[in-house]
Order: sequence, then C-alpha cells, then structure tokens
Amino acid sequence: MTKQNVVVAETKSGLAITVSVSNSSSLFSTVGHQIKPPVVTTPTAGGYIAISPNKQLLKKLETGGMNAWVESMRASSPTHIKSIPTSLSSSIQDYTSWMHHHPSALNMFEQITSASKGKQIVMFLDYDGTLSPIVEDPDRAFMSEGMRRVVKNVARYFPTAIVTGRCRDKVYSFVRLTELYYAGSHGMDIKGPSKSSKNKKVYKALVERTKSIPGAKVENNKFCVSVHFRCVDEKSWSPLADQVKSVLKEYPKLTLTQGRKVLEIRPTIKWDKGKALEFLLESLGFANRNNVLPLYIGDDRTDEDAFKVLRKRRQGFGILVSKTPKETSASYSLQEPSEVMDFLHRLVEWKKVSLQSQSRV
Ligand SMILES: O=P(O)(O)OC[C@H]1O[C@H](O[C@H]2O[C@H](CO)[C@@H](O)[C@H](O)[C@H]2O)[C@H](O)[C@@H](O)[C@@H]1O
Repeated sequence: MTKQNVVVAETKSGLAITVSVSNSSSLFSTVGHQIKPPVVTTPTAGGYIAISPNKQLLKKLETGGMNAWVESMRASSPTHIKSIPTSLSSSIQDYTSWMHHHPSALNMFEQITSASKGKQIVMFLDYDGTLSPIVEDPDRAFMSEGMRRVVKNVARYFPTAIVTGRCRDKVYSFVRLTELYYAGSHGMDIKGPSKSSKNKKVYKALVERTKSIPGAKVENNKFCVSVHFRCVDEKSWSPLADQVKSVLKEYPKLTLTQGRKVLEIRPTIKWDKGKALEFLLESLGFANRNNVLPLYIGDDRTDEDAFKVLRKRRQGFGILVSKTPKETSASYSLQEPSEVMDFLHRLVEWKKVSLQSQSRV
C-alpha cells in the first residue's frame, strides 16, 4: 500500500505541498521541498477519481484498440468535440441548452457575490487555457501583463491558489506572483525515500520514441510527463499513441490521462486537483467552515475533479472555461481567458466597493 505524507510549507513562491510516497516502487518519486515537519495525512478512501477513464484508456492500449484510442484523443481535442451537431439549428439548440445549465459567470455575477455574503471567497485558478491562452508551444504559454495585474489584485482580497498540471517551478516562472499559493503537477509534489531519477528516464524514453513523429513534444513536469500532439498531423496520432503505449508498458505503475491535445503520464496515486483543492482548504484553515465560498476556474478535464469536489461539498462554484458545450460538473462557464480576466476584475472591484461601504457604516 502506498502511504502518502502530505506536507504543507510556506515558501518564497507560496505554499509547497509535498506528497511523500513511501512505496519505493512508485514512479517519479523524488525529493520535494519539505520545510516543516510533515503533517501526515492519509488521503481518504474513495479513490482516484480519474482512475476509471484511465483504466479505460489503458485497456484500449492493452487490447490494441488503436482506433478507439485515437478516437479518444480526438474527443479530448476541442476541434473534435463529438457533440458538435451537423446542422446549425441543432448546434444552436445544444449550445443554448448547455448555457442554460452552465450560465456565464459574468451574467451570474450578482448571484455569485450574493452567495458570498458573510463568507470568505477562496479563489482557485487553473493555469493553461484559464489564465493563459492555449498556444502551440507549451514553453511559450505566457500570461498577459493585464492578467498578471488582475490576479495580483485578486490575491490582495482573497486567498488565491494556482492549481496546475505544470510543475510548480515552471508555472511560477510564468506567473511570478509571490502572494499566491501554488499546487503543481495536478496538485501534487511527490517526495520519495530516494532521489529516484525514474521520471527523467520516462521523459527520456518518451523523447526518444516520439522523436521521429514531427510536431510531437514531450514536456517534463517533474512529477508528470506531457506528450503534446497539438502540432502532430492527425495521421500520426496512432503511431504516437503506439509509442506512448510502449513506454507505459515498461512502467506499469504509471497511469494515463488526457488534456487538451496532450497525453499525460503520471504516477498512480490517489491525488488529483480535487484532492488538492480539499487539501488547500484544510491547510488554510477553511476545511469545516461554512463561511467560505471556494471558486474554482479551470478549462481542462483534470479540473473536473475539483468541480466534483465542490458539488459534493455543496460549497462554492466551479466555473468551466470553454467556448463549446462540454460535459462538466462546473456550475458556470466563461468562454476564454479574456472573460476570466473580466470576471476577476469585477470581483476585485466589487470587493473594493463592499469594503468601502462597510467602512462607512
Ligand atoms: O492544469 P493546467 O494548468 O491546465 O495544465 C495542463 C497542461 O497544460 C499545458 O498544455 C496545454 O497548454 C499548452 C500551452 O497553451 C498547449 O500547447 C497544450 O496543447 C495544452 O494541452 C502544459 O504544457 C501541460 O504540461 C499541462 O499538463
């Protein structure tokens, strides 16, 4: 059984979460940043929410169902949303119905702020596709100065955390705001008993086996590895999946998830963005308080784990960033990062005004 010690520590760049996995065979075990003595938390049972789709994906790989696998890659890519209907009128109908169930957070702004009366808003923000636009080169997914300013302001009024699939250092190099909390690698930092270099081996193996596929890009996220296929010709998706499969076979402790034109290879541990959200709430002293309103804004499948947690807790709101209808557990939607920026800006202005009126009373 894998035992996880979760450590929370203040660092210059925010809050470091370290999950120490004492199972020596676990993948990507490496030394995290452990500043305070460990607060031992055994993540509760209930399982790793992303496990069933992962199992399905792996099964597809094992059974050689390459077509199904490539279908799955297509389905995870916004330009291949299966539900896009062929006729314009049914498309409009679907969109209208989806918006009815997931109205724009900008239009629902008053409802959101009135739900926060007497409560502390805690803001959780995904990075890619939420604070920065999706771009071809993952190393150039920069955040605009305007977005940085507004996030800085949000953090002046509300505890604010970035929860990302990226490694913490990398996302910090993009965001560069010391006043935020950062939860990297889908909310986990893993500390193992030894300075294992398995993650580097997996990274190198993936680089080696995908180098003949034009456009494929492998990114080392410290505890996870991303294989990007945004710039890969669709004809090569199947051979690319084949190569990823061959690496996965050598590391049975690895699991596979999908993001936006990205295959994500990560350790199988009971940790995801939902658990990270709960852990952050607890660490900030907000766990069992009903005077807290968590808001989580994200665009990716991995953000669904956090949306589900908020639904389950019947607390706060998940806001999905998407231009197209998608199955989601989020309550509200925003179309793109520029709308995220507007929403955050309005929130800051609303808070300023409410603080001013409180001080007049
Ligand atoms: O949790 P997130 O902050 O949303 O990070 C998830 C993955 O985001 C990055 O990939 C995505 O954005 C890239 C840059 O815009 C884009 O090129 C790629 O197609 C997207 O999937 C990041 O590079 C991954 O490592 C993260 O896991």
